[in-house]
Amino acid sequence: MPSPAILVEALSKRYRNDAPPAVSDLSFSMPRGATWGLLGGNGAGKTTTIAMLLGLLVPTSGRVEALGHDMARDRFAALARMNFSSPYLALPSRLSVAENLRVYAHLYNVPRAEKRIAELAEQLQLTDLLDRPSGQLSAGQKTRVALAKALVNRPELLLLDEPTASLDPDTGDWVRTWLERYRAESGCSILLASHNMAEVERLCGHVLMLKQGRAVDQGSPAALLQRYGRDDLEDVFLDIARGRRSREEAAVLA
Ligand SMILES: Nc1ncnc2c1ncn2[C@@H]1O[C@H](COP(=O)(O)OP(=O)(O)OP(=O)(O)O)[C@@H](O)[C@H]1O
Repeated sequence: MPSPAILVEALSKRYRNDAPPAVSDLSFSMPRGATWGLLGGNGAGKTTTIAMLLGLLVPTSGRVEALGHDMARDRFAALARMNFSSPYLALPSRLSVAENLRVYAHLYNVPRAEKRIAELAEQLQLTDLLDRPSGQLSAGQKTRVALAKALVNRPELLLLDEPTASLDPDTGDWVRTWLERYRAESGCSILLASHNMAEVERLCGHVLMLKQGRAVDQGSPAALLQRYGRDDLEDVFLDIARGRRSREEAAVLA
């Protein structure tokens, strides 16, 4: 059995001693080839979790393994095989799209970088934008560039923080369709944080619900719908966010 794509054990992060932890005692094991959704309201701890998975933030306690590498000891071996996109990552605005992608290709030591960039540009409809300064792109165009950056090293594990935030429905759908195809072709594992329930229902086989830094429920979208007696994942999200019980819990307490 290969090691999981992500293994998280009792992970916690406390930014300040006088505030509650941003992430608290989080444990999960995401298998290779899976797509999981990280859901939770604003401030639930999704970005903090992703930053710890990438080794950008040092956990207060607990441990993370990515693709079998312990992030505390063997971070660079893991990072070479993974990548991410985040709305918080702004590419240098005066560099052209091609220049930005070349910087990342160089950082990841991508062989035949120009060929890889041309290939991604074609797949993500960026060819006409390669010479444009990155700062002059629309939100939809920036998202496609961010995806090209995230895929430049052909990652086996992809972490996506709100990959379709601020996109119009048509562009959002295009990105989701593209991600589905990429996943099928590459077999890569994906963890995505999103506020878009339809997106999570469509892309994710398993959902981890975070609330105040803790995993409060998890399961496939279908299992969660059934557990909360709902037709729509958005209602499940609201039930959890507002502290309503699942049908099973309610039955036990009745
Ligand atoms: N650098 C920081 N210093 C102190 N507190 C922080 C820092 N970054 C995040 N926090 C706090 O940690 C908690 C979790 O924040 P985080 O950004 O991980 O949540 P999130 O689920 O990604 O939220 P959103 O959906 O709004 O992006 C919040 O209470 C936030 O205020």
